Amino acid sequence: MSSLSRSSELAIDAKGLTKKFGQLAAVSDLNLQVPKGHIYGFLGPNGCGKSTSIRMLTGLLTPTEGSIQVLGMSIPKQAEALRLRIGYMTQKFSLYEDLTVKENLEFIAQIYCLSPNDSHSKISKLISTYNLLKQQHQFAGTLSGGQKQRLSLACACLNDPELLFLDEPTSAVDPQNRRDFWEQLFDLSETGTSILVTTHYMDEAERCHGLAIMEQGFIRADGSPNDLMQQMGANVLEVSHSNLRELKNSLTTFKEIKSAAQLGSRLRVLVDNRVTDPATWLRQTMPTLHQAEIRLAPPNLEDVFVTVTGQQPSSSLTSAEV
Ligand SMILES: Nc1ncnc2c1ncn2[C@@H]1O[C@H](COP(=O)(O)OP(=O)(O)OP(=O)(O)O)[C@@H](O)[C@H]1O
Repeated sequence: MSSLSRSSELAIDAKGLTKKFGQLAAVSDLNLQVPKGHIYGFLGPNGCGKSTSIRMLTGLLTPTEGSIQVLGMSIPKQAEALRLRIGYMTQKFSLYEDLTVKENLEFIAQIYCLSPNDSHSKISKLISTYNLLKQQHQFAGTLSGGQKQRLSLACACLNDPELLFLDEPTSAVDPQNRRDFWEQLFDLSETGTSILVTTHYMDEAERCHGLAIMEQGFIRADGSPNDLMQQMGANVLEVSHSNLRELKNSLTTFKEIKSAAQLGSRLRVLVDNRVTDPATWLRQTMPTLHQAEIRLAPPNLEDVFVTVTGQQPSSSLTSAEV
């Protein structure tokens, strides 16, 4: 495929993006290709550079180095024109708290210079799609977290964006709202909208078509969730034992063990995949495990995170119920 036709299939094509704030490199040499119609996730802990990356891609921040093409436009040079074709949902939801739900939408419609007819029909449709009919005359400042989130998404969709940037859209809402929100994202993706979403949650990342695991400004790994799990270079064992804390401490001294983390009454152990039969190897290496129950388990994204960053996820980076 020629590079021209390939680039026209990409919603985002960024190369070598770096952003420095004084001595701090918030983002370092980020390369990102997001195909049109995909939901792409940035997964990483607080401060790893997710929002800074989004702000560069939307043209709000000028990169220190690197080049950006978004929807075929050169950013930040063509940022003004890009704004009409994207939606951006910021972490703090950016609503006008003293305006009602409907007034918030009407105000954004005016910014996009929609005609009164167009504005009226789009707002009615969005209020219904995002289940805000009962709250349409309520001040945005009095809405619940989930209602604010739905209104923010509705606002971001008013101009029928080809590409949506969503910065931690689910951090303030409960599991049911998170689940419903992801259903809405899949509906948008189905109609061809490309989506870049940042998240702290492993299980949300697992729903993306593609994702990048970020740490300290770097992409440590990227690909589809399945590919990342298949290629992580470790096999996963779950071990049941009476003294898991002691076992964990002993196991992590072996170079073949990439990590050991307690999960209730089991220990989840990542063994370098150069070890051909990890369960037998473990029994032979640790005689106390001779009789223990050891089973091979399928990998998950948390395991990928551990193997690429060498760290257990922090409490802000968890598998929450979606
Ligand atoms: N305008 C700025 N001036 C100085 N430092 C900044 C600025 N914006 C971001 N940073 C720093 O850059 C780093 C990356 O911040 P960023 O907001 O991109 O992280 P993040 O991954 O989005 O974090 P969070 O999940 O907490 O939102 C942080 O150390 C932050 O303090």
